[in-house]
Amino acid sequence: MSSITGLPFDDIRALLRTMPGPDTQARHDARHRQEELTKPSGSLGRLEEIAEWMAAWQGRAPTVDRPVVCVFAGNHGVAARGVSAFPVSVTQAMVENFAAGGAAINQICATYDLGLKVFDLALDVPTGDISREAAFSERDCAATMAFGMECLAGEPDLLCIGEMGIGNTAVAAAIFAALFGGSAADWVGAGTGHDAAGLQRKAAIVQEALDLHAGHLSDPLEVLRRLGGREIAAAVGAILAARMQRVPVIIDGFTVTAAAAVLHALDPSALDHCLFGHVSAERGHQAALQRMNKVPLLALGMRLGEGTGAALAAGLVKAAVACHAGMATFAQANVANRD
Ligand SMILES: O=C(O)c1ccc[n+]([C@@H]2O[C@H](COP(=O)([O-])O)[C@@H](O)[C@H]2O)c1
Ligand SMILES: Cc1cc2nc[nH]c2cc1C
Repeated sequence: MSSITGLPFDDIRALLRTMPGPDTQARHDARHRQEELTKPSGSLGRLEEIAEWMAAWQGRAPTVDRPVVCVFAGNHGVAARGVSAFPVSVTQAMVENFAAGGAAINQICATYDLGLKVFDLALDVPTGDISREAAFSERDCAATMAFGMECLAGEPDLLCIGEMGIGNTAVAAAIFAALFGGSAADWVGAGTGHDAAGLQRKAAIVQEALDLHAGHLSDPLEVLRRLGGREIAAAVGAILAARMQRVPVIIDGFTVTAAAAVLHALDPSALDHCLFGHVSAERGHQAALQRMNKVPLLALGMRLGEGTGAALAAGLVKAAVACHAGMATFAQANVANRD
């Protein structure tokens, strides 16, 4: 993992060319077992698909023994322009709240017995203001991606990715506009909470960023470098590292989806090991998911971030795997199957 630390984008591209695929035999075995369990065929709906997807990526009968939520926290130069309803100090304060156990993500992790790791990404060194300059250099961006890969260190068997960063919905909106087309106004939403005037200001600033970097946005990694942020780059690295180790991933809301979209633009199959935990209430999230043909597990009107939507979906994944592993077969339970 450390061998690519700080190396430039070509090394990331090389990694993408060597991504492993799913284990089709393990998926076949899981599907076969599914048919023998004491339930009408298909009656567990999407839970059956999830168990088979877990088997395909884990390459065995699926288990969830070491699920982890990784929260990447970063600060953004563009936040100084007032793109968020909250002050930049909230990012650091929430990181301390995570450590103290006082945030929503702490409670959801406790509920579903998920590990929690918080990565503080140089909060006192915000990335460049994207409306005036690139967010960071190629070296810094690639090093941050490599740092994000460290979230695989404890060998999780299910990885949820979340983020914390005041201003990052503006940055994510800029990334979506660059990757999927359209103007800033098409992708900008209320974030932590804006009134109509605040929303208009935010869209104008994101549009300034898109205009400034226009002509340099055909390469998705350059989109990340110019318009991204540290938590987004780290999330890209984490998704990619999980793929190399065949660890299934659950993506959280609007901002982590922007990280996923960078990989999708490089190679649509790069997200085959990912589930999208929920559709956030942030305007534009549903459209971004649709552009990638992704169907989220939950729709709860949440727009918090922190990995909360992914962590709730991890509870469902755990239930899907528990049913798959623990249910009796028709033969074992002496229940008559249909003809
Ligand atoms: O995940 C989402 O869909 C989501 C939607 C709106 C806000 N957030 C969280 O709120 C912060 C970004 O909002 P803002 O208004 O500061 O850009 C950041 O810490 C995110 O975790 C997250
Ligand atoms: C309080 C607060 C908590 C958060 N958690 C994720 N983003 C957040 C933004 C704010 C403002």
